[in-house]
Amino acid sequence: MKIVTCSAPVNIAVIKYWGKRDEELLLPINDSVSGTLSEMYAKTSIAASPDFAGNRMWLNGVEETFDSPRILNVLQHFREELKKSGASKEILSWKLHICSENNFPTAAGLASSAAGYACLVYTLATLYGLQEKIELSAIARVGSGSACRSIYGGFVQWEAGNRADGKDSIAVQLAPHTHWPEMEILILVVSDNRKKTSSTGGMSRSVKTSALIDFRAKNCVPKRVQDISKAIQEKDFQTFAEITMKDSNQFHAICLDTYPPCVYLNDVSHAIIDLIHRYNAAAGSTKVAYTFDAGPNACLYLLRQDVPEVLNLVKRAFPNDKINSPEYLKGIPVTEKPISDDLAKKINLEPIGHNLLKYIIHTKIGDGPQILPESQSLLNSSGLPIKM
Ligand SMILES: Nc1ncnc2c1ncn2[C@@H]1O[C@H](COP(=O)(O)OP(=O)(O)OP(=O)(O)O)[C@@H](O)[C@H]1O
Ligand SMILES: C[C@@](O)(CCOP(=O)(O)OP(=O)(O)O)CC(=O)O
Repeated sequence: MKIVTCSAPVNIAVIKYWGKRDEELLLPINDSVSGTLSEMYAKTSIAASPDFAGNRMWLNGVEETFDSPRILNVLQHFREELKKSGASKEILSWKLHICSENNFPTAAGLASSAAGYACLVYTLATLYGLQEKIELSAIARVGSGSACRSIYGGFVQWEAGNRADGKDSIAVQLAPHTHWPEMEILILVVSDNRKKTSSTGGMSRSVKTSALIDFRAKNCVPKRVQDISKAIQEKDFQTFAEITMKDSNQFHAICLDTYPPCVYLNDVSHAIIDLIHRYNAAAGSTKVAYTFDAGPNACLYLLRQDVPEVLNLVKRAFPNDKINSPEYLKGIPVTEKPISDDLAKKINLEPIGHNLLKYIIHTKIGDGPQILPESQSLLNSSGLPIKM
């Protein structure tokens, strides 16, 4: 029996992927760009053995059925690559035990599927020694589109491609995580419940019913991708932030243009958007960018030097009973800097409401997937989960 354990990070798009041209191969209608996050990741152990009776899978400590179409999709694409690499029939017949856990809430709009499928593919490739030999991002993509971007660290572009077989729909790294080390992220978790409309279902409905979605894909995204790539290369935060916010707003406009509409933002999300605009205006430059995926949680991109003040801003706007407890502010420790009275006045800073945020995660741009030592395995020497 062979066991391998790897981790793969979450990524948060600044130019959103929304809409497929092929639902089987998960081919998108537009390019997208994301930042890979540090500290938030999926960890997966895979054991392969000729002695296992069947394939089994555990996610966050609970056994799941192995026949989820997305998992089967990934395994089928992976096996095709394995066959092409000349693997023996015997190796191809080995059964798998897959055990995975996320160190953040699953299916809450925090891109768990992206980290999860990237980790599955990276761990499989490591187990079979195929890492350098195959296009990992194209296999991660058939698990969940956004997963292809989690194959790399730093800033990543998913090129939509135009081939029908999807061979050119892959992720490429725009810059490694060391390129812009000052870039940090605050995630304001408004809700970590399962969302009502999945990204898959929502984007399928948008493609069928939104009159705006095609306009965005053809006329807005190409220039935005070009401009934000340049802003990343030049570490031009103003441009990066403006494009990020505009693209998030446009994506949610398309969600509302979908029929019936997909409503992912709530009143708290809108209050966050308003607060960030008031802060940027009062500060005299764009210091913070917000972006929202298919859920109400805000992901704020900002530079390290501004984190202490923005944290104070968020805490004053959203007072919370748990505000000083370690489970309220998770991640990299940060010392707050009080907002001056003058700035508070300009922002018109008043508490928006009590206990509206569940917690805050502080992180930064991070590296791509990693191979972990045996001591970190989630499976024991019999190939069964250590924690049940
Ligand atoms: N570590 C993992 N390994 C394998 N599959 C995972 C893992 N984590 C999540 N998934 C799969 O992804 C599903 C959640 O995906 P979903 O798109 O609903 O939520 P999300 O990824 O948190 O949100 P979003 O994609 O909108 O950001 C889970 O139900 C599971 O099938
Ligand atoms: C709003 C998004 O987060 C949508 C992500 O959609 P998924 O990648 O979860 O969808 P499927 O390909 O159907 O699995 C934007 C983004 O990450 O680019």
